[in-house]
Amino acid sequence: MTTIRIAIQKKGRLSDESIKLLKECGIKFSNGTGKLKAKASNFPVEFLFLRDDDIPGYVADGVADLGIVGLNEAVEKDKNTDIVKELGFSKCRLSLAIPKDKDYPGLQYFEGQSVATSYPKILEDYFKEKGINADIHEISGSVEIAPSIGLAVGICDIVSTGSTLMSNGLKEVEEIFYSQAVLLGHKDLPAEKQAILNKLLFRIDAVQEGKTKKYIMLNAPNHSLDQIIEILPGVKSPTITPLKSEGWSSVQAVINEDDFWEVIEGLKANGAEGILVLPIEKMIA
Ligand SMILES: Nc1ncnc2c1ncn2[C@@H]1O[C@H](COP(=O)(O)OP(=O)(O)OP(=O)(O)O)[C@@H](O)[C@H]1O
Ligand SMILES: O=P(O)(O)OC[C@H]1O[C@H](OP(=O)(O)OP(=O)(O)O)[C@H](O)[C@@H]1O
Ligand SMILES: [Mg+2]
Repeated sequence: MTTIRIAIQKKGRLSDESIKLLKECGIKFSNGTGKLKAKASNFPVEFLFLRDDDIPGYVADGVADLGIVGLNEAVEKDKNTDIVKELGFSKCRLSLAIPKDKDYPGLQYFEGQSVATSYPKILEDYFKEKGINADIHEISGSVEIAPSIGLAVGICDIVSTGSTLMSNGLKEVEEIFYSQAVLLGHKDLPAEKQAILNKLLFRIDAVQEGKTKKYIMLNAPNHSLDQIIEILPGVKSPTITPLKSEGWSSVQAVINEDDFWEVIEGLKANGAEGILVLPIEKMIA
């Protein structure tokens, strides 16, 4: 039977969320044993647990059919792979940062200067596009230390909350690249593997869709049902059932997480009571 191989990060910022997503897709596998390979018991997939740096290359070579990495790593490694899907977690950016007591006149700050980074390709492309000639110094980790030891006048590294920069006396001056975890795919997968990938994508879509929605139940006075239905578009339209108490109905609908507070305020303003909001585990349109 055909199986696909998916490479995920063994240990690091992507590991927990990658495993969680695959488990939410109903795939059962063991990951806590220190093993570098695992077969799923209920889906035709084998997992490889690797350093994230190696994943784009393995997917390009076909050692793995799919891989989960940060877009930053995929673009930096510049291997011949497809970005099959954005996964919405491990969101971060690559930024240029300099010592916080230095004036920043703009990108010319870096002209002819040395900049330390673990992402030389992304930074080189950025500087090229902006017409800056800088000396890019590649280091593989603890990049934030470079200015304080005289290695570089600035750095380009991953930023999320900014607390690592701050605790190293640096300030962010340019955001140059936005990243999140992506599902990488080998180019031209054979049809049987593509069919398994399609099945996986269907499940990922259902999990992702569920996360952007909430299920809402409430009691509404019949005289304001029209206004309440207007506020609750639902998947097709809200479900309405009469309550035993005269003049009241129970209303159930799906709402977008983004509109959540506006919807609740509108419902309350129209006399809704007993509002219950539930998470949706999966949603199939
Ligand atoms: N602070 C952060 N917030 C959000 N996402 C992050 C953060 N730091 C890193 N990431 C994302 O997670 C990816 C993996 O980060 P991690 O620090 O685990 O990598 P690593 O040290 O290179 O791991 P490995 O040992 O596998 O090589 C990064 O390439 C980036 O896409
Ligand atoms: O803006 P922040 O929220 O501080 O996040 C940014 C930091 O997060 C990552 O390191 P991580 O914490 O994964 O440690 P690492 O040195 O092992 O990569 C990244 O390399 C930055 O140093
Ligand atoms: Mg790495």
